Amino acid sequence: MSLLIKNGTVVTAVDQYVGDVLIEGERIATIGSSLSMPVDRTIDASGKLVLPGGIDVHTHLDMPFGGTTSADDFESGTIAAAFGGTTSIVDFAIQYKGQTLHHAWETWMHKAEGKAAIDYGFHMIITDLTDQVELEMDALVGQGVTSFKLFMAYPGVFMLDDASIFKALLRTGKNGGTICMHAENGGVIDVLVKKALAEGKTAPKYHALTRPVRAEAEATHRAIALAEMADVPIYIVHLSAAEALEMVTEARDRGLPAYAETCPQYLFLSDDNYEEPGFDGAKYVMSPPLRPAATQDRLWRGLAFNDLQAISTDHCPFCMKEQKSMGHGDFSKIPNGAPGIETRMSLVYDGGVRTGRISLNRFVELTSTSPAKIFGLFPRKGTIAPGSDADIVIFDPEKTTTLSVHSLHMKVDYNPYEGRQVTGVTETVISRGRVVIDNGRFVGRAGAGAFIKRSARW
Ligand SMILES: NC(=O)NCCC(=O)O
Ligand SMILES: [Zn+2]
Ligand SMILES: [Zn+2]
Repeated sequence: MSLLIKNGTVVTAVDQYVGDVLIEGERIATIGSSLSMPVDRTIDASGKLVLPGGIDVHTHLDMPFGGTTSADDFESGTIAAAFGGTTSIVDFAIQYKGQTLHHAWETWMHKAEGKAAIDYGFHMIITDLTDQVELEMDALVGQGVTSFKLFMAYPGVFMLDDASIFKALLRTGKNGGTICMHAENGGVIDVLVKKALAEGKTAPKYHALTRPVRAEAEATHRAIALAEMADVPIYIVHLSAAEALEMVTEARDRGLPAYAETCPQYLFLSDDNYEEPGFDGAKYVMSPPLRPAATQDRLWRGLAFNDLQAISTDHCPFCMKEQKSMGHGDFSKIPNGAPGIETRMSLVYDGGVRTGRISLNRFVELTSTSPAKIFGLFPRKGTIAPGSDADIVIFDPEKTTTLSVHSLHMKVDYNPYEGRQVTGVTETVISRGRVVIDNGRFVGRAGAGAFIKRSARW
């Protein structure tokens, strides 16, 4: 199969030019101008942006959590991702206490196989770090699972103590893996949650009030300090608070390899959303929680000046009707997470590029190139270059759409951005040379996505 994309504005993290992109099989073959050769299909991209496919390095599909399972599986979730201009995801496999990492990996590979419509990889969540598990970390890195998520929150479920965190960090110094950290002080939060419930404070807004910014900032500082002592890089996931960003900035200013992502929900929503009537605040129960609106500018500045290196979604959808409702009368029982896999590219383009907060190149860098580099996918993915996978998004920068649960494809009964108008819409998506979204219509296949073996840091 050969495909020629003509006359589009090709944008990478460093370039912007009008050109033609020739795809042969699964790869980009040539980039030029006025290319004309016999091909199976030609797409006219005049007036459109031709972007590297989005890479979302933080998703939770088919994940058991909080007494239920996230509402999108690998089929519905990856199809929704493709609609939104994302062509690769890195999801999380969970090692439960007493289990091997290998068992967790096989379980999640099985969840994805035959279902994923775009390419996928896995980070491994470690909840039980034994000597044997440390050996398994090395083996997994060799098999392309080159990053590990650790939790400083959720005591009794996911949380690891500092000694285990430090050991895991040291191990990545030997095997070339990367530690991703959920940085919130779980012990403090647990005390605050119990206290609030004892005082009869049960509404969704208390989820946010019991997870103060300082609990995130302290854990972020501690995570970076542990990584510094282990002499390895660290990646802070879903950073939400300006106070946590200060910790990352301070570390980077000292030359430390501290990296962090934020997510659209922290750029476009705020703790005001918890005041929505009735139980609607539950839509925004996620960890870390939404922060005061003034935080948004600080995060955008962090993105513009490279104190934050990636925008991922932390897509973890739960339906209001059957799932979030488990926390009626007790906010601590509301499953944590929100949908976002489909809306990331349009939201960030509209709220970031069109407002002048970030450049078009920086948009590509934050949503594709930089996550690809940090997580061992570059240059196979994350750019438009000869030899790279033909993961390409044809994006209409002038088209406006209204985000709504009624038109989006995530399998969840609400949308946190309901009614928001965005300009900048994914039109056509190519995943390893195959058109999967054709002018807004899904034409791909569940199961066509492949597991991506990622590279270690060396
Ligand atoms: N973020 C969230 O609330 N849910 C997903 C799990 C996690 O990323 O900690
Ligand atoms: Zn987390
Ligand atoms: Zn997450």
